[in-house]
Amino acid sequence: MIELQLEKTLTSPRRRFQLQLGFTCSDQRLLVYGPSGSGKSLLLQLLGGLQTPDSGYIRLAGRTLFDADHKINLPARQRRIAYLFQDYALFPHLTARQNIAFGLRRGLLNPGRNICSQAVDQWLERFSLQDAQHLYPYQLSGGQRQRTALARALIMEPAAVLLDEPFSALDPPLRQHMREQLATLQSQLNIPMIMISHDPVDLEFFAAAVVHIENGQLAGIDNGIPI
Ligand SMILES: Nc1ncnc2c1ncn2[C@@H]1O[C@H](COP(=O)(O)OP(=O)(O)OP(=O)(O)O)[C@@H](O)[C@H]1O
Repeated sequence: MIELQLEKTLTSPRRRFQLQLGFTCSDQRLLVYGPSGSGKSLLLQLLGGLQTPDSGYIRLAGRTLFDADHKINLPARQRRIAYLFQDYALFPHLTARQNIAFGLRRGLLNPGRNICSQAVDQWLERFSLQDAQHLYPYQLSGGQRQRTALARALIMEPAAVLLDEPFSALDPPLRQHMREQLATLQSQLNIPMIMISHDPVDLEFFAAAVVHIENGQLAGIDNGIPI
């Protein structure tokens, strides 16, 4: 499912950070685990095409996203990778319905409040958001906000989903419910999901494979092979 070997150095006047990783893993559910500042978000940004590695290659779900030697670097939008941020990054001036429809957007205009779309209706139903569809993000509960963000990410039929601590803002009962929903969804969609988490329950519940990163280096891997 994923095979990569990468190097990326970040430098600022007071700090230099080097990420140097190589592993392969054939599971569809990969958890990236490690202390704060170890390079987990940077890894996701490199996978999503928001940052470019200095060297190496990334192959994900049968496609080469990046290969320095062969001068391949697919732009972020061609990677078709959905990214669910920690804070969900919903647009505050758009309703839940418009936020979800945004995932389908082709042109420059934002979707209208009453945009007609079968796909949007299906995702609203799937995530029980019909009653909340005309509310703005500040009027939504934490769970509704997360489901809206997830629907916006999935409506574009991504080739893979990256999740950065997706449950950290939720209270424990909702967290468990969303874990179950996400696991079911992953099985139904059958696309790779790569999740950052600090929570040992996620390790147990969600992950098939685990990559442990410390200080930019691979510190351990379960159900995968270091390269
Ligand atoms: N421009 C930069 N110059 C030097 N170092 C940087 C720069 N930007 C980020 N870093 C360092 O890169 C490292 C990796 O950051 P990253 O956000 O990937 O960590 P993380 O493991 O996701 O942390 P957290 O769990 O706290 O979100 C951090 O130690 C950070 O200090």
